[in-house]
Amino acid sequence: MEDSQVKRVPHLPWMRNPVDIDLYEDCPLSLLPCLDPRLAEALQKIGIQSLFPVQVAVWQEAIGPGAFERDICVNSPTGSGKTLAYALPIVQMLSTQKIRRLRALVVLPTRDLAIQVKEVFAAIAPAVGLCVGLAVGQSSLADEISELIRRPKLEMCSSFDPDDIQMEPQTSVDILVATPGRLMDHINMTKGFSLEHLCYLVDGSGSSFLYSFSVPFYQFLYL
Ligand SMILES: Nc1ncnc2c1ncn2[C@@H]1O[C@H](COP(=O)(O)OP(=O)(O)OP(=O)(O)O)[C@@H](O)[C@H]1O
Repeated sequence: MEDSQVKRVPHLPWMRNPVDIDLYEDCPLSLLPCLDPRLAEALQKIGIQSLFPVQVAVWQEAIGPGAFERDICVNSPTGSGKTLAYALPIVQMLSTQKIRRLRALVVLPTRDLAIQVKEVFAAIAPAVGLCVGLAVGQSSLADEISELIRRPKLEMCSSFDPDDIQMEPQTSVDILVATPGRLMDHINMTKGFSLEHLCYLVDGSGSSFLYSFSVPFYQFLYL
């Protein structure tokens, strides 16, 4: 076949310069640049003293000068620690901005996987004041809505802080771990559920999710 007939596969610029994870080694938490001490403490509480190579590599791409200016695609063996590799930098990045809106969304193909990943976020996010939610099938939609959505406060607030006088329902979590079907239910039906403040999207569901869904996400990780 002639060159002109070969179908060219488009490559995004960030795919042209892959980072070889094999060049990285475990790194003790005390040597990890810029790690928030509250997160180091939370990690130690769950028995983590150092980061695995994939976690160090993603940390270096995500934190520091030029942090998160491009999408990151992580490809590493099962059990190598990918969950914490994206959870830790996302939590640290979100902790620097103090607004309670849904700013990170992790989409996973199964309920079990989503529960597992939510536990990883839940082990570190509260240490920096962030709230994590779960949206998965086979559970009550009403219960989920009451956990994910803050209702308007009707009583007068003594502080007169406009942020305290909330008129519309809003998401009450900073990070949401979801399966695609239940996520679409919330997008289509839950009053106050909004992705307009989203900064980080982790797609661990395979490419089908992103192709089926078009929102101006400006950053996402694709596992
Ligand atoms: N830095 C670390 N130190 C010690 N244990 C860790 C560390 N990071 C992750 N683990 C543990 O390693 C195991 C595998 O991690 P994880 O599930 O994130 O891997 P994964 O690459 O996402 O796997 P999969 O591809 O199957 O989803 C988990 O039990 C996790 O608690």
